[in-house]
Amino acid sequence: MSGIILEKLNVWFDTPETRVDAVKNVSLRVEQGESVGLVGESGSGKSTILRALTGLVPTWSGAMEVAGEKLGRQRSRHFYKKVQMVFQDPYASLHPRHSVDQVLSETLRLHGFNEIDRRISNLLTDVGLGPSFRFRYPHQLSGGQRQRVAIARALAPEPEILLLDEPTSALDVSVQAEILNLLVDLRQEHHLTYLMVSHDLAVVGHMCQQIAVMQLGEIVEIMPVAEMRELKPKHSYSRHLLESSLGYKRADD
Ligand SMILES: Nc1ncnc2c1ncn2[C@@H]1O[C@H](COP(=O)(O)OP(=O)(O)OP(=O)(O)O)[C@@H](O)[C@H]1O
Repeated sequence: MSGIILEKLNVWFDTPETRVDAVKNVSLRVEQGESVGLVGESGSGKSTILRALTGLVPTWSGAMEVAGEKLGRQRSRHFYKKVQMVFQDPYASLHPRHSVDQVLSETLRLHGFNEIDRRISNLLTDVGLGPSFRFRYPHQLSGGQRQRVAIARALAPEPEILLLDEPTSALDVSVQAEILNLLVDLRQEHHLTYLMVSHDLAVVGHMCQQIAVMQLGEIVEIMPVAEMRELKPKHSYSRHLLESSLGYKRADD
């Protein structure tokens, strides 16, 4: 299995005052080629799971396996090629003084690729920008275009897995759907596996096959998106999330 397996994952933060148990006993499988959405209210532990996967949190227990590799304290070079992350805010994730060319060529060189020109041109085409954007700087791009560059950078190492942390929530509503559609197309074309954090059930419904609902650090329900669409969540908190997103309460509840 070369997707993602989490077994009884606990993540905690020791602060001077107290210990915060951010993720509690979470088990989750994302099969290769599948797209799973993690939803839940602010502070429920969604981003902490992505950060634990990428090795950004030292204090965890349980087991994590990604792209066929059991994860320890350190992440291997292989891991950073196979697993890439797309962040919420393309303004913060691109260096303001690095052109699109620099961003992509540095990533490609770091991962040992040659034929840099051809690869940059293909990456820009893949994300719907085209070669004319190659020598632009972030301030010469719209928010949606910047996020396309960030996605091109994530695709550059030819990863198997993308970890997506609210990839459209910083964008204008008008461009959110374009970026979501791009991510849907790229998953098919590049046979990618997605684990995506989102506040927005509509976004997860569009992008994902499975949805994992988090509350206070725990996964309280994992269901196929089709069940969510048919308003069939079993856990009361999942129903609450769904009802708030739909803006109504079912008469038979
Ligand atoms: N570095 C840290 N030190 C201490 N506590 C932390 C740290 N990072 C996160 N937390 C706490 O861990 C819990 C989970 O946070 P996390 O960011 O994973 O939630 P989230 O579900 O992604 O929220 P949001 O949707 O607002 O991003 C929160 O209580 C948060 O305050």
